[in-house]
Amino acid sequence: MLSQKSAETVRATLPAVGEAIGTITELFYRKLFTAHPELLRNMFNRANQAAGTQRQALAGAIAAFTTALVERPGTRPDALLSRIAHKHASLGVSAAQYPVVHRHLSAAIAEVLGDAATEEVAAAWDEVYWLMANALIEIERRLYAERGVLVGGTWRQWEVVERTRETADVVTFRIRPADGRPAPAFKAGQYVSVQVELADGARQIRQYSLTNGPGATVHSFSVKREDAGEGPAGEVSGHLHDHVHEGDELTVSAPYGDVVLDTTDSPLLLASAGIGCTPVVAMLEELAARGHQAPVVAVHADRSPADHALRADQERLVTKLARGTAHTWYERPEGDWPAERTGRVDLSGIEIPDGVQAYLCGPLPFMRSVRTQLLERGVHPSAIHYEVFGPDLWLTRDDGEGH
Ligand SMILES: NC(=O)C1=CN([C@@H]2O[C@H](COP(=O)(O)OP(=O)(O)OC[C@H]3O[C@@H](n4cnc5c(N)ncnc54)[C@H](O)[C@@H]3O)[C@@H](O)[C@H]2O)C=CC1
Repeated sequence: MLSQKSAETVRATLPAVGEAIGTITELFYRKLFTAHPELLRNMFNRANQAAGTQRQALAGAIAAFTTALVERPGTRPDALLSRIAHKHASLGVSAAQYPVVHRHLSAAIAEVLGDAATEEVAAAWDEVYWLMANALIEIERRLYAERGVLVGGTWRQWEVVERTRETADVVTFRIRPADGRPAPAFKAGQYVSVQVELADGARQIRQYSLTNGPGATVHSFSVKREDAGEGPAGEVSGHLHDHVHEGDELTVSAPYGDVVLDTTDSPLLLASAGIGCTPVVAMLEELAARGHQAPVVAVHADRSPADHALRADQERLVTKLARGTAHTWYERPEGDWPAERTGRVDLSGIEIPDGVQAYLCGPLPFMRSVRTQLLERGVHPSAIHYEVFGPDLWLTRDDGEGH
């Protein structure tokens, strides 16, 4: 809980900090990586740093957390932090790293605010930082404990037992623990971090959703190659495609992620686009395995049938469900594909069951479009869950829509 005195100061300075938050986060990362270059090489996603998206995501998270704090000073907005804590846990973030971040973040705030950063203002924002940091430390400690992960024990070696080409751009890796111990349990929708050593010696980390069923002893994940386009080529996806084969070892974290199915038998809508199909395939596996009885509407959008990874798995699993239906849209279909399923997702002709819980995974504009359509159809915002691969830009100030 934020103290009365600090709440007033934070409320008074929030507009100024909010206005300058982009500059503050940019300066913060510059200071952090000057002092600790190893963090940029081996923990942070350097492509997201170069693109500025990590900075935007941090700014969005700080703004959302602080706004929630001053609007409801009596409660700590933990729900906002769960997604970040899961990502941190998959990266092996430790409690000892929070004072380091604090040092550089408060220096950045002081430098950007200049004379406005009085002792009182600095103390109030310190309080905000430690409320946020301690909440994250607490959730991360619980996540590590639940998985039996000791400090420094985030990474395990896994062996690639099979590599399958799904489409021209997507490859699936099936992996099992190299030490022969069991694969950790996970919930459908969760991801693992994969750490690889690149040609320049940097150890970069990316997250991939697991696609296998919950009880499997071998885990699977699918990787879409990201060629250079608007942004640079994906360093880790390219490395996995070019250099990792059957029999090789991979360094992989325990599974994390807070976008998971609840255990009730509610009606579901699972909407995916492109490589966003991966967590949905795991969810369909779980629903089929547990004999889910309520309706499940599986919606998928892709560029073309040839680009549609894991299509056979999606189709097979939907037919296993008691009341599963599948609806697919292609922007560039083949053969006599129906006109009403050509282009992007249009839910107007789809029956949405009462009491539906919706899970969205795909490019951000896709998720925004589906969310808007669901809200128009009367689905409550609290029943719409989404998974973001990469920095969560849904919370950024430019969003205009919020979560
Ligand atoms: N949940 C997440 O955060 C995910 C993020 N991504 C990100 O998106 C990028 C592209 O993923 P790809 O598989 O290459 O997807 P893609 O670019 O092939 O798009 C897949 C489909 O998404 C739909 N879509 C795209 N833009 C849309 C829009 N403005 N409105 C409505 N529908 C739209 C279209 O039907 C399209 O065929 C990836 O590089 C990844 O970074 C991808 C999957 C999941």
